[in-house]
Amino acid sequence: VSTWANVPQGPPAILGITEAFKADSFEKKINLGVGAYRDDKGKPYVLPSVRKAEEKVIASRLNKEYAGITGVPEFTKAAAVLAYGKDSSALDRLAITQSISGTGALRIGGAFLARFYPGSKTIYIPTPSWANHAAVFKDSGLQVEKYAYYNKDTIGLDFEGMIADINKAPNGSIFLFHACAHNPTGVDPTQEQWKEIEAAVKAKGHFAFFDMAYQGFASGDIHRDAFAVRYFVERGHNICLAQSFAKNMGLYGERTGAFSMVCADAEERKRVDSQIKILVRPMYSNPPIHGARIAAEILNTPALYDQWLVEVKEMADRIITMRALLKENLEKLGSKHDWSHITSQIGMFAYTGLTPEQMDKLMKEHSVYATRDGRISVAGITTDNVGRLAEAIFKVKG
Ligand SMILES: Cc1ncc(COP(=O)(O)O)c(CN[C@@H](CCC(=O)O)C(=O)O)c1O
Repeated sequence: VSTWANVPQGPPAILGITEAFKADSFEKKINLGVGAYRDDKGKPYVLPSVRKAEEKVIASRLNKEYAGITGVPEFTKAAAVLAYGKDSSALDRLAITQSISGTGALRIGGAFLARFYPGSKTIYIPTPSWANHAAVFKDSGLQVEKYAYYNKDTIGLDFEGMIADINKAPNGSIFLFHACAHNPTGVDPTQEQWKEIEAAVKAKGHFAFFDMAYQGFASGDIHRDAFAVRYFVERGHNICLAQSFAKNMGLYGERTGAFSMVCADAEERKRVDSQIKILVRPMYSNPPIHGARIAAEILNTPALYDQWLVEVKEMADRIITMRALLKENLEKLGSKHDWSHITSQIGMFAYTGLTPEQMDKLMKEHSVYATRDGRISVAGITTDNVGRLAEAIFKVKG
């Protein structure tokens, strides 16, 4: 019998939607599945600042030697400043390593917590959360629990439920928070609500793990999108943070990210840093250098940094415009539903509130592809397809 006779067939991953989309021959098909930015022609977008930075990197004819275990230092230093702010008290007590994008940062964090967290090796993630969070943390050796987050009646934040679950969890629990642009709902706490969340977390002695996969891409403002992260640090929480440059720099396939831990002081930072290296070495030894060099070039060259800020705001603004257009078109069609959540939500995704059956109909009858939870990637909407999308949604939901 074959060695792998006992390997079971697994369910399709999130990226399965794209396969179904590709197989559809209808020329006006619409892909709202994967969370990757598209321009108004529906094409992948390489930021001009990234192209420019890449040309500079190539022109400098650097060698291809291994990076250190924690990656390209010019990248990680600049990624820390981007996330925490240049005046943050965290910067001189921060253990930071480059990671295989956001997923890799979450995985290093999960592994570190599983090995060293003094409390229960359980992490609470929002309901719903990014489809991959539970698997990343389970495979890291943590037990995964959920906290209330989404209110399906209001298609908004279940703030009371979230606070109640923070208060209910055993003292010193690990909580995962999406720093901005919650995936899949697009629903974020307000800054006032973040302050109440912080107070509840502090009162319970919980540990905060932030996943910031969309800094700058959510509101178009890198400082605004980092509010929760910076507020928790200001309030004395020694958080850990996963950063991704997949979306805000469009470095998806370059796999550029960072994982950082705010430590008590420089001495603790040294100990933590040594253990992060011990974790990473047998995981993948050292990270890819090209994307990190591009990101470092942008973050460390004032003119490129300013150009990047403009471009990331343009991406955010296009998403915000598509949200408004979709809502407008639905209302023009005579839909009587309240679609205000489409424009009040933020970031790559809109949680439409459509049922799985309605999402199936969108796919089967209208060639509109998106995940069955009702999440649509707003980046897939264009001025050309927004009218047809609104008609399709109107037909399946009224
Ligand atoms: C909240 C969140 N954290 C981390 C990641 C991981 O991104 P990296 O590419 O590893 O930096 C994503 C990407 N989620 C998108 C992209 C496709 C995917 O990997 O699922 C999505 O949900 O469509 C995310 O939405």
